[in-house]
Amino acid sequence: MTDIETIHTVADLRARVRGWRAAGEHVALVPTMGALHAGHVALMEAARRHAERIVVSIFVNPTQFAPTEDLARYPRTLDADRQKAAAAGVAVAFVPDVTEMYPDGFATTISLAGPALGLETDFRPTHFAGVATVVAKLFSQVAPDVALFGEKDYQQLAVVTRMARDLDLPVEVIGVATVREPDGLALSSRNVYLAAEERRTAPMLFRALTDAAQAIRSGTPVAEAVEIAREKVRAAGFVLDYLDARHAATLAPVSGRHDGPIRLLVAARLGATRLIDNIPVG
Ligand SMILES: Nc1ncnc2c1ncn2[C@@H]1O[C@H](COP(=O)(O)OP(=O)(O)OP(=O)(O)O)[C@@H](O)[C@H]1O
Ligand SMILES: CC(C)(CO)[C@@H](O)C(=O)[O-]
Ligand code: BAL
Repeated sequence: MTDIETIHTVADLRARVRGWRAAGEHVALVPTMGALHAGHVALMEAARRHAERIVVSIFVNPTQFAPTEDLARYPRTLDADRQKAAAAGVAVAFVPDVTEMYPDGFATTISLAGPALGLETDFRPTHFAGVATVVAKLFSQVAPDVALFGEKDYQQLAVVTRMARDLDLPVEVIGVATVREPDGLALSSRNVYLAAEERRTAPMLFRALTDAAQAIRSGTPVAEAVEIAREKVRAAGFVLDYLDARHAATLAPVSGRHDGPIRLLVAARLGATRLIDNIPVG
């Protein structure tokens, strides 16, 4: 069995990274919540192109879940995760417990605007404050040269990129293209929640986005293409949170297709499972 060093404390992690630095090595961070799949492995493979040493963090971060969300049942598969990370050439799995990340008296949260406004925030109002705070902590704990995030969570990637720039964090944030199942469904740890019939419906989300992008490229007004896609998603049996067209870089609303690069983003629920996806129009 391939194995990997697993570190549980910030002090041990810093000591290990110090050793790498002393040897002149570069360090990449891949933050995850575990239940690793081929999407995560793509982040690790991209990381290998930037650094000799890769740290994968595996931490189901409670502060980004609302009390009504799936923190308790979020899939936890640490042994399999460690094997997948080892096979992908990762040096260290950083697996802190909740008290290591949030010691007694923890009282600091990052406040966000810009790309954090709207979309996910309309439905998960405290989510990105939790994400940004834990990611800022991970950046400080690992002090990586680069950190890799999936485009699957496109708004998260935009929020973290903005935060690193705004706070002058000395790390390059790199986005990695979404890895999909053959039928188009974006890989996600939460896909395991889907019942068989829901799994057959799930790729409709990607299809609705793809059709809308094609329509916009062919001259259909953005608002009309978006409305048709919303109807398709609802007709397939989803409860739609949002499906919208935004500026690809800032995530500000767009008024027309000549506004610059556009990203289509969707979040919708199938039974108890909430799925997100996004694609570029251009
Ligand atoms: N299909 C994918 N392709 C590329 N990157 C992905 C994919 N799925 C997740 N990632 C990225 O992996 C990192 C860790 O994500 P996370 O551990 O939350 O996995 P997830 O599959 O997105 O789970 P969830 O179902 O909770 O959204 C994030 O940067 C995320 O964008
Ligand atoms: C970036 C992250 C690991 C922070 O907890 C999480 O939001 C995720 O898995 O995308
Ligand atoms: N991949 C994003 C983590 C979350 O939904 O909480």
